[in-house]
Amino acid sequence: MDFLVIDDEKSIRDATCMLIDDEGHYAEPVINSAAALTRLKEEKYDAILLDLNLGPENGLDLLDTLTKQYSHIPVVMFTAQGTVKTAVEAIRRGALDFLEKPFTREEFRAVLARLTRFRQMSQRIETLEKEVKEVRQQGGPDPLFDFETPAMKSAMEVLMRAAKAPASIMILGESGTGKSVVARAIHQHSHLKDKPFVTVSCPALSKELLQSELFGHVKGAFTGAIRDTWGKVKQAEGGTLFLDEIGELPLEIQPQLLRLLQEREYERVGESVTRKAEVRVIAATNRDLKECVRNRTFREDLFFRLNVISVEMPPLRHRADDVVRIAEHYTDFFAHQFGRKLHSLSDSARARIASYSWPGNLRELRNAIERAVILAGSDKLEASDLPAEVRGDMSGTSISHGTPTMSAGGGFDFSSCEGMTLQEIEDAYIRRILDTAPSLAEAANILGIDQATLYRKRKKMGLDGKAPR
Ligand SMILES: Nc1ncnc2c1ncn2[C@@H]1O[C@H](COP(=O)(O)OP(=O)(O)OP(=O)(O)O)[C@@H](O)[C@H]1O
Repeated sequence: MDFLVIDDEKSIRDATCMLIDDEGHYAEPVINSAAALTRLKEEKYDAILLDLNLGPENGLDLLDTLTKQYSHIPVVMFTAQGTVKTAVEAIRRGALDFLEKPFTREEFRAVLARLTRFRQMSQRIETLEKEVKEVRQQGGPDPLFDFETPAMKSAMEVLMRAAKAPASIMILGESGTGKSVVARAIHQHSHLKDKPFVTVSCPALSKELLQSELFGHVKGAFTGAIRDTWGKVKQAEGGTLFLDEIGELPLEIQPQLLRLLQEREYERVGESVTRKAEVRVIAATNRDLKECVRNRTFREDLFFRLNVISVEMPPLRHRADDVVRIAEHYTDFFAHQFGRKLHSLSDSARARIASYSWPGNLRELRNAIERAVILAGSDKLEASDLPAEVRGDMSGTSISHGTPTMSAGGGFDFSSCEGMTLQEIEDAYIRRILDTAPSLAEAANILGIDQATLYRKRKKMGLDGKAPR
């Protein structure tokens, strides 16, 4: 935890900071209200220790400000002997606890234990709030995990067993095979389920921004760094850090990640203070990481560190035993969402779904079924409701109005764009490229935009409705 210690007496400030340091936490001392409020604007603290008697100032006045402006940070008051009445007043006004000076290490530890419980509760609330928000935003079908395909069954078994251990996990697989969904499932099956689950999308940002996104930075560390910030490592403290598309992690950042994994230590950009962070790392990639190691774009030591448990998510074309069942699951979900009375898939739709190769995997299947449910003309989803490529009709001429597709030669079929706005055409084109490109980098390349722009567009379109990528 990071503490702010507010006391006008140097000896108390120093002794308390040393004690906090000894207990494995970080403490920063300040001498008065003004300094405290300045630091609180710049930094993120987990707890505040505040002296009741701040020289000419009254600690209770500052407490009132803190409980109003920083109600999420617990405050513990230092009180002198014989001021129990005032200490009770402080608790009434919102302090979490008080410590009577001089205090022993044991007394301090008891307060620390209370602060830790408080923090765990706050983190749990934060996690639940995030989950509720995500579920509301996604509004997507619940994931299915009871698969029939043997390769998928054994992948899930390994992952659920590994979820209980603290080791790093590597999830491999093509784009859209469900790596991010499974990473969250691992977290939810682990002992960390009540702790934060934080995603970092490695290709979404430039090297500098990614470094800052991971570790945070201090004011002035680079142009535009106008205030101190904390990174996702701090946000994930005690929980799971999910590094999506780890194969895109720039070489310069790799030693810092290795250090975090090995020593549990990191520094913010532009700062020399070493900080501790306990995070469980799950990484995912659709790249061949061994090949990246051979090409020297990925460090071998980091690869071994991340690859303690590694699982490959099979592509949908190798999941013949599951594809129709997942399609039915999506059909039920979207029928319910769009208020359609659709009961099932016709035999011909099943046959098409089972035989198509699904290069965009589950993401493509989901989009195809969503579209088919909207278009369906009867109480069954027919093969004719499916996109042309799934039906095996690649001419592009029979595509219904408003759904542009790729022509047989792989080009974009503009004949079906009539009546659509420019924005709708752009969205449809991006959707199509994302469904078929093997990676985000490749999709950005085809679209002629950088990955960060594609990332923003994709997010704005709510395309896959998952945790921030
Ligand atoms: N177990 C599942 N059950 C049902 N649908 C799933 C499942 N896993 C993934 N999906 C669907 O597939 C979509 C893609 O999943 P996800 O984003 O996890 O894939 P990914 O492998 O991480 O893709 P990328 O490599 O492009 O990031 C999800 O939005 C979800 O709709």
